[in-house]
Amino acid sequence: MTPALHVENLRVTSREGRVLLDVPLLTLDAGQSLALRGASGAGKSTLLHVLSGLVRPSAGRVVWGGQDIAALTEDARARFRRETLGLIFQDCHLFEELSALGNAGLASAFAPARDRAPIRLAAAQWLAALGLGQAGARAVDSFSGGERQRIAVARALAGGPPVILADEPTAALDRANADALGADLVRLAAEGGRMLITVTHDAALAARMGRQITIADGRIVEDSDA
Ligand SMILES: Nc1ncnc2c1ncn2[C@@H]1O[C@H](COP(=O)(O)OP(=O)(O)OP(=O)(O)O)[C@@H](O)[C@H]1O
Repeated sequence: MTPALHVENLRVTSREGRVLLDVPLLTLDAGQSLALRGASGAGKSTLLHVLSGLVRPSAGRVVWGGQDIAALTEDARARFRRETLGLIFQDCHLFEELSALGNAGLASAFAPARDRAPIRLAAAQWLAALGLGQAGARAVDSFSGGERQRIAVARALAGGPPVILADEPTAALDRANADALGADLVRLAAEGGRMLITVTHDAALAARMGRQITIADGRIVEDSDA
């Protein structure tokens, strides 16, 4: 089941009292894809972090599939993240001492015993689908920037999450690699009926999403669905 997203009266305020995010309403259906656009410092990453439960809102609700994640305990929120979200960050956060396959299958380390083998198998399959099928055993520090992003995508998909949240997944890549990875990401999300939300400065990647939202000064100032 892919949970729908419902964000209501969301505010994030810095310790100094500055409003970083002010979103009265944002809803997204299961399986929809959304690009978050906007100038540097607009609040895009902050929104992604709040949606993932990594940052707690100062006010408002972030409801995934009927559950306000701010109301969960820290443990329950961590479980929600593990079971529901695939996270892809700009700098990948790969573990250098692990192989490509070790990184892609990382979710297996935190999963119940019965899910471990399926996750490792899925990790190998996603690596293959992303063109790295022969390279699973190689240490991750030997890969190029584009390949590392692909490993991060395989890792996000390996646990079979219904939702993928990505922060500038193509930022470090040249045009050709950015286009190829963007196309793969959107295709793989659509094939699995997954929701995909990505922060991006890349107009070509944004155009692949079903919906585009622009954020300025912490507020939604443009919405292609409005
Ligand atoms: N914990 C924090 N305390 C104070 N200010 C913060 C905090 N986190 C983020 N900010 C500020 O909030 C604003 C929005 O930051 P955010 O990282 O969300 O922007 P962004 O739109 O993702 O930018 P970029 O495209 O450069 O990544 C910035 O001015 C940033 O300095």
